[in-house]
Amino acid sequence: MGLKRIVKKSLGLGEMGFTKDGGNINWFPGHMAAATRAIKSRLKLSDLVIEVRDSRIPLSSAHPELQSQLSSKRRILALNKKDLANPNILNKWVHYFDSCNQDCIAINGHSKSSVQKLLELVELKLKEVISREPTLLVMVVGVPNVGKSALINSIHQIAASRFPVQEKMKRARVGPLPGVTQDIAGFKIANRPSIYVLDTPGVLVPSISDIETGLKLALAGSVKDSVVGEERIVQYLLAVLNSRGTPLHWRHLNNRSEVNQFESDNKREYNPKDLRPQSRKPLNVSDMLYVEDMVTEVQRALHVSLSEFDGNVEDENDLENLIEQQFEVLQKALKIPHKASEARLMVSKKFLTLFRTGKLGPFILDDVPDVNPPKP
Ligand SMILES: Nc1nc2c(ncn2[C@@H]2O[C@H](COP(=O)(O)OP(=O)(O)OP(=O)(O)O)[C@@H](O)[C@H]2O)c(=O)[nH]1
Repeated sequence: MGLKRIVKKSLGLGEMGFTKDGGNINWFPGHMAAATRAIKSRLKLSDLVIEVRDSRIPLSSAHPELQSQLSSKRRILALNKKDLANPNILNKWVHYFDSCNQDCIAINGHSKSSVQKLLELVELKLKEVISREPTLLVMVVGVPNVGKSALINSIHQIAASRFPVQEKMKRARVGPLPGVTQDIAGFKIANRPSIYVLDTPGVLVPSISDIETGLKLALAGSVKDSVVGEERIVQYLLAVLNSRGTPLHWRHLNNRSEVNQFESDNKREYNPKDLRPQSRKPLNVSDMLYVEDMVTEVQRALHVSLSEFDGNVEDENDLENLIEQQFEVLQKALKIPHKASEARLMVSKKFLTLFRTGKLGPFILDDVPDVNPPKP
């Protein structure tokens, strides 16, 4: 299929994948090897593991090297950032993991009610050991930027309201950049039995042979943008969107009067929280309208470029040409001055932000595996 080929071609990677010390992409920071060893040894002591994954990439955000150790433990998969994922497909993913006998729950790490449901599941799974052990250890693991610290903070707040916690509460650091948590920190969340929750740094594997998995991780923010390059990530994102025909669903935004109608229809349901950037600073009304207008322009530009395109998106050269055209229309839609020397980079950064904050709509990039594949 064209997608995989264009990915390799446009990234100039040939047959190479993401490797620790090779070629164009060096993405395995030194501290991760030591952190991975520390996590592996502490995993042996844990009574339960919450493996946090990104709901938009439920498979690609698994840490392959830890899987064999994790599958032998009491484990709950927490598919975080569910607010950014397509709910119907996310349901299918949860059913898929259920069918593999893997406890799984979709959550929003910033929402206490959502994290509360996860804690109920944790307690249920720990029931059999609670009566035997004076101290229980719950470990939170996952690749960078999936929201481990945000989840820990929510767990901490819930615990503080439920149990008389003696220790001074510490908050985990939460950041929009991968690799923020660099050491393993423990929090006591309950007494009798004492339950400790251990946050861990996000770690990746030294090499990923599948280039698409690497790009999905970059798109979700688990690999630093500067490592892969924003333009490459956006080329991949546009390749995915075009191959799926997603911009064709933005048809209702095709002309300005419909746009206005669409905007006014939607304004009533407008929730300022939806427009918070990753720093979670609230936007004022004029900022919100500016972002809303920009999203509409972007969606309209991509809709027009794909619907007027007379090539074949399955063909790598055609798809590459389409993406080149789309960089130009996006520059206009994103109001980036024509002569800006760094225009392409600015287009990429803004477009990525719209995607990552969910403004372009909810997405799930991994396909749900077929649980009952047809017999050969
Ligand atoms: N939309 C959305 N954003 C979230 C959610 N949970 C976390 N985030 C955001 O994702 C980013 C990364 O969150 P962190 O909690 O720092 O992620 P982490 O897994 O601890 O990251 P590392 O320290 O790199 O391992 C931050 O900008 C969070 O605000 C969620 O459920 N929904």
